[in-house]
Amino acid sequence: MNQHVIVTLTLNPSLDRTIEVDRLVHGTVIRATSARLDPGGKGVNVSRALLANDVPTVAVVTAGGADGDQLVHLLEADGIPLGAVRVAGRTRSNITVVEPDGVVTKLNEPGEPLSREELDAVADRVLAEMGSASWVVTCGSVPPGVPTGIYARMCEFFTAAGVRVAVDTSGPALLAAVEARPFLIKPNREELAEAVGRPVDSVGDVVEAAEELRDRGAGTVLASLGADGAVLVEEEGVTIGEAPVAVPRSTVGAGDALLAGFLAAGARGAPALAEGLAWGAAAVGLPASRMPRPEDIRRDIVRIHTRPDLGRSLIA
Ligand SMILES: Nc1ncnc2c1ncn2[C@@H]1O[C@H](COP(=O)(O)OP(=O)(O)O)[C@@H](O)[C@H]1O
Ligand SMILES: O=P(O)(O)OC[C@H]1O[C@](O)(COP(=O)(O)O)[C@@H](O)[C@@H]1O
Repeated sequence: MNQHVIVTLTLNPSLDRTIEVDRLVHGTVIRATSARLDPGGKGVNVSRALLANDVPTVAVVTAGGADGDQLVHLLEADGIPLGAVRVAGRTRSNITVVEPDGVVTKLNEPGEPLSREELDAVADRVLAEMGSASWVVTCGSVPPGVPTGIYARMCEFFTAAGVRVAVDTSGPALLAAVEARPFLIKPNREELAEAVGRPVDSVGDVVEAAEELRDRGAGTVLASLGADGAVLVEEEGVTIGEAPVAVPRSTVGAGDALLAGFLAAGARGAPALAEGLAWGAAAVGLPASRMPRPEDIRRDIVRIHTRPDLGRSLIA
């Protein structure tokens, strides 16, 4: 049995429309300098990054309406192995406006509700992949009306099936998922602060918050910190790293690329952190939510610290 497929689940995928402008001015008509349409959603991006680097993956997504048809068409055109579950609600569009300095303004639609039957169909589709799954990676926001414990339930079910579960979400869904003892969570700085209910302003704050979530059930915590890199907190200890990017092009999808690289390198220790940082930095140097290919990834820019300076402040 091939135990290497990383199955991603995106309950709330998106058509990611990215528009580049010289300057975003509130209340004006602006002529874009470029525009792109990419298949999106956090689990979709993880699968896109894995496939671009020849790591076996299957993307399980919901797809509804004409926009859902377009999402499926884009994913099939990219050759993404797909588990598309047809749903009644329309697949959403998320709009990203990017300015020349890399500043991103993002407008994410909430998405449409999913019925109990549709959620069961999604779980069945993931289950159909269990024979070859090494990971189930549940990512992104929970659609309106879906119980915030949905990722927790899936985590319990798939962990019991002998598969490692990674969760990248926010708010109440993240807190509920932590209680279900996921193998790995990937909060960003804001999600980490929200989860523990206090500011996270230094490396020490990140480690303390991550350890709190580990005490509450999370296994490994991969905390992403934007330009500050990422902190890995696991049973074996704490590792921090960064990969500077001189001119960020677009940060959309950077967290998904970090997670994909970390998983691709075995999801443990400094080597996996370094790989994730290299993929994350490569994604930031690409337009829109383009995921890095091997030729985009530079490992020489990665710096790893196994004795992190806990007092170091994070970039504001
Ligand atoms: N401005 C940047 N410069 C260099 N690397 C970056 C930058 N922004 C993001 N990254 C990389 O992408 C990863 C994910 O970014 P982050 O914004 O923390 O995640 P998310 O997209 O989930 O919010 C970071 O850990 C880092 O490796
Ligand atoms: O920038 P990140 O966190 O890596 O994720 C980018 C992806 O997340 C999205 O912003 C969706 O996020 P949500 O599911 O949290 O709304 C997509 O538009 C985009 O493809």
